[in-house]
Amino acid sequence: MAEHADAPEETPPGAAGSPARTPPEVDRVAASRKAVAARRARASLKRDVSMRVIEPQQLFERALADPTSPAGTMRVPEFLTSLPAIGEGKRDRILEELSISPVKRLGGLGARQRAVLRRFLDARFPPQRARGGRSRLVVLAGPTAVGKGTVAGYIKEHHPEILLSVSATTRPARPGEIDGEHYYFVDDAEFDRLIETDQLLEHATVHNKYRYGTPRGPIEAALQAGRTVLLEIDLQGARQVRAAEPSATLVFLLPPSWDELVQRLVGRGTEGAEERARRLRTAKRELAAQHEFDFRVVNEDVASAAREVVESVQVPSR
Ligand SMILES: Nc1nc2c(ncn2[C@@H]2O[C@H](COP(=O)(O)OP(=O)(O)O)[C@@H](O)[C@H]2O)c(=O)[nH]1
Ligand SMILES: Nc1ncnc2c1ncn2[C@@H]1O[C@H](COP(=O)(O)OP(=O)(O)O)[C@@H](O)[C@H]1O
Repeated sequence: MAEHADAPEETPPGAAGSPARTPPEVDRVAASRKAVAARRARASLKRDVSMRVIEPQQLFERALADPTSPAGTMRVPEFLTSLPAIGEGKRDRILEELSISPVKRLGGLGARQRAVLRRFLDARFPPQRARGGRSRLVVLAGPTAVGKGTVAGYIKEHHPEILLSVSATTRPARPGEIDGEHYYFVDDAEFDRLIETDQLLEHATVHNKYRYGTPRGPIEAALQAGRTVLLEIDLQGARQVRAAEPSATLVFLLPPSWDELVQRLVGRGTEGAEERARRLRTAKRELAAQHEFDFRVVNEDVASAAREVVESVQVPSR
């Protein structure tokens, strides 16, 4: 093929004057690989938006910052159908309302179209606001394997002034886990007693299996002494804490991408395929609840995520 590249008879009709050259085979292979990679990157970004790992506005800003990026080369209709609760019918109505042609790519929108799309996104997906009057009781929640335990462990090591609450659980101890340090390992009867005597601030059955609960005493004592208290608990627990202590600061930990979350779950190697699939279904539901939280922290890098969690109590409400 390559030897014909310059042959004039290969010039397609209509390519007036431009000596259309068929690119050498290697270039075409490279180009098609690049196109496949770009499609994959766009698919992965769309997954992030539909799973709510990133906000639609974030994808849009990335597109504007770099029109040649996966976000920038995404067509507007593709973007719209990746948004939560927008199907093809709604997509077409929105395009018409915003007067944006379906062939447009996000990175190629004109100033007016950018402005109307941004207004549409802000109205439909209002940016999150931290509530005022929040206390030093910090709840850290987030989907399975996002790194809650890792970030909480980092905070425990680097911030001895912060109390990391130790939960009670009916789950058996894993090798290396110490009673009273990682959890208070109790049986069902003891867990019932803790509930009946009102010793738990919240409690829940997690992953349909074992019961977990937050002992109330140590938290109240630490808060009274002016310390920050960190609870690393699941979504049901976070909701109960908010109901019991509305001033609690709620932080939702996010993965950098959905693909990375799956990688972390697989990489941790503590669950089989069936359990992993079940946890990922739960993760999708949990991600959909992130607007109930005051802050979203992306766990890209453990130290930075830990810093953001620690600083959340100091952030004034907006
Ligand atoms: N509601 C509630 N959830 C908890 C509590 N302690 C731990 N959890 C959650 O229970 C889940 C399972 O924890 P664990 O048994 O350590 O397993 P792993 O985190 O999946 O390795 C995690 O999502 C924790 O956030 C608690 O006191 N209350
Ligand atoms: N920022 C990070 N970057 C890369 N891997 C991480 C990060 N944070 C945690 N991990 C890894 O991800 C896996 C899940 O973390 P873990 O703390 O057990 O999650 P969770 O407590 O939310 O279920 C672990 O293998 C952990 O080492």
